[in-house]
Amino acid sequence: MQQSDSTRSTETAGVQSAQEAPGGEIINFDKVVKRYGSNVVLDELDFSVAPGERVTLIGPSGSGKTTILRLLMTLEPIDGGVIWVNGEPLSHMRRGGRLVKANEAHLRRARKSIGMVFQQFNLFPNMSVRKNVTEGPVHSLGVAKDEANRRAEELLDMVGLSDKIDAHPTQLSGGQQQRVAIARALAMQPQILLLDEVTSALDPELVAGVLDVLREIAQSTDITMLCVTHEMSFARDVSHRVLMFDEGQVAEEGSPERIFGDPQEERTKTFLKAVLES
Ligand SMILES: Nc1ncnc2c1ncn2[C@@H]1O[C@H](COP(=O)(O)OP(=O)(O)OP(=O)(O)O)[C@@H](O)[C@H]1O
Repeated sequence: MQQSDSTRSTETAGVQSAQEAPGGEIINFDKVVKRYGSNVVLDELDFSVAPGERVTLIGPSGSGKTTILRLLMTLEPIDGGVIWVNGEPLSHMRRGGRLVKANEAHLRRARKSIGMVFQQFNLFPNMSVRKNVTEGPVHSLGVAKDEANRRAEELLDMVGLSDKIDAHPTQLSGGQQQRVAIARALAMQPQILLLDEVTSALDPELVAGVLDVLREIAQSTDITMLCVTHEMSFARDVSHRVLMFDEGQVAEEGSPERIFGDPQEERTKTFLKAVLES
């Protein structure tokens, strides 16, 4: 494994001492532990994602899928191990009841490189669709207003909402709001897009439109995607790899064809059967 500059700075991150950064991976979970009280949600979890790879996380309710995305967004501290993003250690960590903060520069870079779309669209209700999409680039990335506007128009065209650019979120359906949320995440030009059950709050007739937009993004960009979904046909269409989680660890992983067509683990079979029957 190659030694990178970021390895030398792990000491200052306060998270982990002398440890090699993983090479060639955009995301790496290295023996990550996450607990809520006595509930061990992630149990020395190891997995990594290559640049441009699209990975779907499946598994029973409570197996820790959303927690993984929340940790990548640095919304929570971890209790052990290291999360690496682009070769830099990311996470805040609890150690002996003390919160050891990760290096601020690493966090800023990681936050810039990661976009997330949530189950609930979380749009700014008082801003127009256009403003929702331009706000982040203008204020966080320092993009000129004209350029941010041009890009917003392009992205809203891509998600099929050019005609709603001056509407407010309350005037949109849930599916339309979710498509704005996708455009907003992409406007920040992330390298990594995290998708957390983005269709589960939608009426069934609105699901296909959102999934079609995501299929298009998967086909037309090389963005790295980490996706939690119960939409198995979508997972089959867009993923390079499927990870089946159970009890805080990867129970099984493989290509969508293999996991859905020929699962090996009993718990994967049970989970897929339950999903198909629901
Ligand atoms: N803020 C929190 N405080 C306490 N426990 C939490 C918190 N967030 C999550 N948990 C617990 O962590 C475990 C994993 O939750 P998580 O939401 O990551 O699971 P999941 O696999 O995404 O489930 P689902 O498919 O139902 O969304 C669950 O037992 C949950 O109750």
